Amino acid sequence: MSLTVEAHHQLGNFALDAAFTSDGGVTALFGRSGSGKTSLINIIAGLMKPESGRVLLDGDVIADSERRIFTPVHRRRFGYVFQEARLFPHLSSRRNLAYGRWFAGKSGTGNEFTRIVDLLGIGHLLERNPSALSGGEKQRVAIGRALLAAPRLLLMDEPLAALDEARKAEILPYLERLRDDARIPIVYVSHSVGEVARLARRVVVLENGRVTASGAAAEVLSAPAATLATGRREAGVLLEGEVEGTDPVHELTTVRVGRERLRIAGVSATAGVRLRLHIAARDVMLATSRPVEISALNVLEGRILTLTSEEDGSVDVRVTCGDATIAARITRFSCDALQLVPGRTVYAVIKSVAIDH
Ligand SMILES: Nc1ncnc2c1ncn2[C@@H]1O[C@H](COP(=O)(O)OP(=O)(O)OP(=O)(O)O)[C@@H](O)[C@H]1O
Repeated sequence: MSLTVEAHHQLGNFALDAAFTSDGGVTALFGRSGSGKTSLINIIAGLMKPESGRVLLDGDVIADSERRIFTPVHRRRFGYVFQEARLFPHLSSRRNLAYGRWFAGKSGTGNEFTRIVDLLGIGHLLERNPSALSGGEKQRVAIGRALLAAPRLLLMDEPLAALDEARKAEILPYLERLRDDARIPIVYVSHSVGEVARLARRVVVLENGRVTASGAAAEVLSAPAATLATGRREAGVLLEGEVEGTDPVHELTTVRVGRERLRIAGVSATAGVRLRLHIAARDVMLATSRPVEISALNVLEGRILTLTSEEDGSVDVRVTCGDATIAARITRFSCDALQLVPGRTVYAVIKSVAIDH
């Protein structure tokens, strides 16, 4: 699969001038409110015609302003899932799903229906109308409807934004299955680091209508420059690791990240499963000698790589621990008091419960 998107478009005072490519999996368009994510996804969908630009999918020219090619929305065969489910309120889930299948013509076979219903765990909801579904359930039906139209590409614009944390947690595993089992390329708009960290293979960061970073998720989200898009609160690093095992008594899972091991809470994953861990810089403490008798379970020895002073009196400290880099945000006061300088040995202290996975 290969997707190429180039778009230039003026919207009032806002100029969108963005380009990216994807080779499958989930590509996240990530950025703050107003950065142009929805505009870009609307251009891919064909809901908006850019002043100039191109959309190519697997060599097919879907749109090309120079060649005056513009495939209308309904002929693109792209699925679109919005923030709110937008189901037909007077139709049962089954009939909402059937609508998607009808769109696909003959390709929506009975087998496909069963497979997608199973994938999204919505078998027990089929006879209910949307008014009798929770937000998360509605969204699963909406995703099913989009999938049954046999899309070549799935466009998801903040599909979880309207849901509370519990519903998000309920639906994320289905999105992971969609990514891994259905193998449909997905362009996923979000401004949540947690979602992007969990789902995306590639991340495209948008700021003021322009792409400021793009590449492998771990690389882009861990770069200090991502802070602008993520906001200070969520800035940190994304690490990839493998589950080694779980201590069932304490419900703690050990994850190996390079040569280091981290213990994290609240994961139900079996040994060998690969996990992404997001560690926010604000959740990491630094010590100049190894702390003892401390409740935090992860103490990693490392060396300071860089120190960057931020405008708000804090310092972003990057520490190399084995082959992982951890970011810590501490006050300038602590930085001075501990006499932190590049090359110095420090201990990064990370609470198990603070690690997002
Ligand atoms: N029709 C329009 N006319 C003028 N400006 C517009 C129009 N549509 C969007 N904009 C502006 O374009 C910018 C990008 O909007 P867009 O909806 O693409 O951002 P976004 O990143 O999806 O934001 P959010 O996360 O809040 O949904 C915003 O500043 C918005 O005000």
